[in-house]
Amino acid sequence: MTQDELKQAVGDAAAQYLLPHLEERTIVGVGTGSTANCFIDALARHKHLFDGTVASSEASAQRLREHGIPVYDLNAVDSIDYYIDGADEINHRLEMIKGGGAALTREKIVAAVARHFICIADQSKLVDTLGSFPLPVEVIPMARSHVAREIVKLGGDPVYRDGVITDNGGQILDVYNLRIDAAITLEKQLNQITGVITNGLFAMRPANTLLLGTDEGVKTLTAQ
Ligand SMILES: O=C(CO)[C@H](O)[C@H](O)COP(=O)(O)O
Repeated sequence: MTQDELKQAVGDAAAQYLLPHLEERTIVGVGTGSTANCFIDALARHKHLFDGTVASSEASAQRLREHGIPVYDLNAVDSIDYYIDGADEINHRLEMIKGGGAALTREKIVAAVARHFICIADQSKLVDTLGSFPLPVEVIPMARSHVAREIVKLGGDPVYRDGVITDNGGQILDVYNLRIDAAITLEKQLNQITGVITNGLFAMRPANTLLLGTDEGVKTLTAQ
């Protein structure tokens, strides 16, 4: 199967996974990226079964609205049972690197509210050790150079993602060559640098379930 077919398969599987849990008042958290888009398209077939969604980006909100699915402000919502989103890398503890699509901060916020985080990914995203994919760090624009210097002190090689402005008005540094053997410690260290909005390590809040698209079908994995 192609990578696109695997993404569609996990998008469809996530919608099927949610079906028994969708009720009149259910709010679904929806992530960002090409895999999340496949999920949005699959979820649209069941839009009459639930109340609406909270989206982790303007792009996903627009796609949801084009399907006629309501999108709520997170502040108007009491709770979210399920958050469905992709990842750039995920390990066997279901810790992730996210933010390839620059939506990491809102993704982390929606994930923090959600009771269950279901990651949807094709088999290329599952790794033994996080860090081949450069770690995105969202920064306040005026602090970009300061944050970059501090990241160099931590051993990383930050590269400015030129031209990208996030939905929050932030900028992105993609950090290469970081050793990510203590992911929670690194996630906290990066967030403590003044000027960092957040970073794309999801170790303090890993996924609860991984729906992994493989050539043998969609596998359901939990943290090991
Ligand atoms: O973190 C993200 C966006 O900020 C995405 O989940 C991640 O980049 C994966 O994207 P795709 O499904 O297109 O491979």
